[in-house]
Amino acid sequence: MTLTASDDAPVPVGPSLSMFDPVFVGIDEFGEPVYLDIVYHNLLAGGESGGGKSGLLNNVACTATLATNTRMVLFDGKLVELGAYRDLADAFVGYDIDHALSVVRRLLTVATNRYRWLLGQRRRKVLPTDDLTVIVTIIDELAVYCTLLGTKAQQEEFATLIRGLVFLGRACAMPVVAATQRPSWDMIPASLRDQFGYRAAFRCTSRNSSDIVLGQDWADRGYNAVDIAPTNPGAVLLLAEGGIPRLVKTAYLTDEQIYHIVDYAEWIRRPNNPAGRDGHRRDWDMAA
Ligand SMILES: Nc1ncnc2c1ncn2[C@@H]1O[C@H](COP(=O)(O)OP(=O)(O)OP(=O)(O)O)[C@@H](O)[C@H]1O
Repeated sequence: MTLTASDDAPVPVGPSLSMFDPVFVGIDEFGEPVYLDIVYHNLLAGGESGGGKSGLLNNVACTATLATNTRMVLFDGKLVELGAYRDLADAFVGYDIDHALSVVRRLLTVATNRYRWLLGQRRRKVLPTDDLTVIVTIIDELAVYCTLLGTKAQQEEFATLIRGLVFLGRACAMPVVAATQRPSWDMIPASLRDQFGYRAAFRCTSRNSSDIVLGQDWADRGYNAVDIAPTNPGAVLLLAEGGIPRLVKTAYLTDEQIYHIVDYAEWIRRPNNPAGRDGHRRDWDMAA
């Protein structure tokens, strides 16, 4: 992850990386690199435990940490899945439904502020040239907040608010990346699933679960995540809207590599870094 400067000294790429750049996530079955345009799409990952969902989320999170025009809002009921990034995040939500609800409400306020701003600009979406930060929301295990924590009313409110964020986020540079081990219709109705421009089905225990992630009938057409071998973690059927699923092996970062990247990201995001923008901002109530 380095490029070479004119004096032959290696120069880290971090400070010039943008979240609007393609995000590398792995290679397909023909050995071709696979990149995602996360900002305008949202990403849903589903599949059984150990299938490799966290690996995919880490690819996005590591890119987000290195892209200094990017802020992260993280939901992790287990704390340790996304915990490496907590000091770089604007908000880090653990096993706490009240905190989760207040953070999603704030995100929706920011999203609606951005749409008001877009209206004033006579435009429909945020562009890389707008100098607005990308705010990436990453949720590792939707089910924790939609079915496990809090009262039924709180779970339903969380699900409704997240649906709103997924719906609004695409055009205002506030994408949502969410993972679940328990794809079910009550948690991921088709109306929500279809707002995710990218859907990633890791190994599933039933063809119904595979279809819930990818979309109705893909299993009948031969794209069934049940067929992914349990001995092949990180293999995923990846669907981009309007396309057909691609078999991809996601890139995998070890914990040690993740912490190296995070340490480096802390360094490039330090205040007044002359090499990059100060992406380490906490005042995220504002629209920008
Ligand atoms: N792309 C990959 N290449 C090689 N091994 C991988 C890959 N992705 C995941 N693994 C292996 O599979 C294990 C489980 O992966 P991961 O934690 O990402 O699964 P998960 O679907 O997030 O599970 P859970 O739902 O329980 O959190 C990893 O610890 C790693 O050993």
